[in-house]
Amino acid sequence: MTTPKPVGRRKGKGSGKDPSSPSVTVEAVPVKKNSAYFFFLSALPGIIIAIAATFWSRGGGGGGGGGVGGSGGRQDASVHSSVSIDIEASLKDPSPGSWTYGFYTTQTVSDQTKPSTHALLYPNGGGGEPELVSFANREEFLMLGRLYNDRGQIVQSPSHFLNGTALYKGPQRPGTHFHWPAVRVGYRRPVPGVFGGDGEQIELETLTEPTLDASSSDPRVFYIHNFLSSAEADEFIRFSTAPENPYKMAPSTGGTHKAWNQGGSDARLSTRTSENAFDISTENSNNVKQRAFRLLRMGGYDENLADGIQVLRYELGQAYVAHHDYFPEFQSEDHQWNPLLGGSNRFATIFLYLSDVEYGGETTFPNSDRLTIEKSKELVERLGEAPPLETQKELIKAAGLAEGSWEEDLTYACSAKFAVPPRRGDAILFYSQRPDGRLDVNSLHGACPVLKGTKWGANLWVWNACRYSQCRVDPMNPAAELREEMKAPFPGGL
Ligand SMILES: O=C(O)CCC(=O)C(=O)O
Ligand SMILES: [Fe+2]
Repeated sequence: MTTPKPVGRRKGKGSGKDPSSPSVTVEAVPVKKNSAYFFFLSALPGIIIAIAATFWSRGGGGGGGGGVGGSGGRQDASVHSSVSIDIEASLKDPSPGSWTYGFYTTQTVSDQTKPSTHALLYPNGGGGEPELVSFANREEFLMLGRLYNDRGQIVQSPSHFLNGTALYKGPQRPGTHFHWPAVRVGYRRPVPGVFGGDGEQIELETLTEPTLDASSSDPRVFYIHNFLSSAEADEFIRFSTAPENPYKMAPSTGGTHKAWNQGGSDARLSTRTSENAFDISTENSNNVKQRAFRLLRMGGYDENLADGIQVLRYELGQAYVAHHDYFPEFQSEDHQWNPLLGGSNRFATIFLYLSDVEYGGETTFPNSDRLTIEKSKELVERLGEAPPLETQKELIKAAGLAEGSWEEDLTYACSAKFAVPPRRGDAILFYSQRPDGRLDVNSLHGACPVLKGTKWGANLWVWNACRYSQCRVDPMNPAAELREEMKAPFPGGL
């Protein structure tokens, strides 16, 4: 029986390729042992022998696929009906409404005649050099551990993708989570099973493409299409000033990890001039938080990992200087802030745009270069370009921003660097941590001054484990408190 070992490597950077492309050039190199496989061999010899017998009896692994399975495409597994473990029953196909809906692949690819035998394996989040892995059957495939496709689905069978498809490893350490792979700038995919407030399919589009190179300065930023309905956006805006909201609109503060009712500072920041409110537990905010977790593919929903939604209003000239959403590693001594040490911190931000803005108000990432036509013509055309310098100068003056002020500098930086203009109902996702748990300095971002109109937005901050003051057992070891379905690494392939 063939072992599930890496049999080759592709030279050069592979992330520029469409992952669904089946064509791949294979280069034979010396075989590496796969330790997980050998562990499995020694632990479960009986099962392996039974599976191997079936495999040999059907002549080397082919013949099971073919055609789209009418009810979930399970023909690939049915050929194993005589083996001693029930492979068929191990396939998961959750029903609509459950948090795992859309979470797994269930379909045999339409032009598949045999299960695939090789794939390109990338680290969690993509980037770097892929490894070419081969497998003779489903059991061997699953021995590679939990793997995801570029739609963020856990892949259950080698009949569910074409040969040479890019697959991505799951998170490797407790307290780390799945990261969406960039694939390439402008790459847009549906997120199966996740729908926006209007019931429309949510789509995720890559805005920046990081590499694994330590000198890379690119953050990990994605555009989320169809996230909110108009009614949801309106409701956030309404509730932010409603008399019944205990945390209604007030000048924004910053720098503290404590909530207002925990003695958090109410000092205004001269570098954050907006106003904000919180929407902690309305039906609207709960719906949106749950949608965000499904989009992040973190597993389940856990209130302990989500800050209340912070609704922001920026009037003319208001802005927020470039900053990180994570708290510094030594923010306070009563919590382990470093995810590399089992701690918790802000992991990802989903920033919601509740309004359009006529000029300005973009979210900018100063460590990422401006979008160019070479990177994505379509994106440049759709997101629009900054107005010419002369117009910018006039707008800055009309907005009442002083010459030499940080707001003026930020406006110019916003047009020189990567910036996302607000579009009501859409959102962006960016990660404050790298896939290994390191706080990502490149997630630096700011809110460009509003130059015409009013900007409404909202922060949804998700932590990698229980957030400050919400750990039930040990705030110095938050990762240990994660629920099983969120606690990486995940044994086996599923
Ligand atoms: O308003 C924006 O575009 C971003 C705001 C932000 O980064 C924050 O409030 O932390
Ligand atoms: Fe921020």
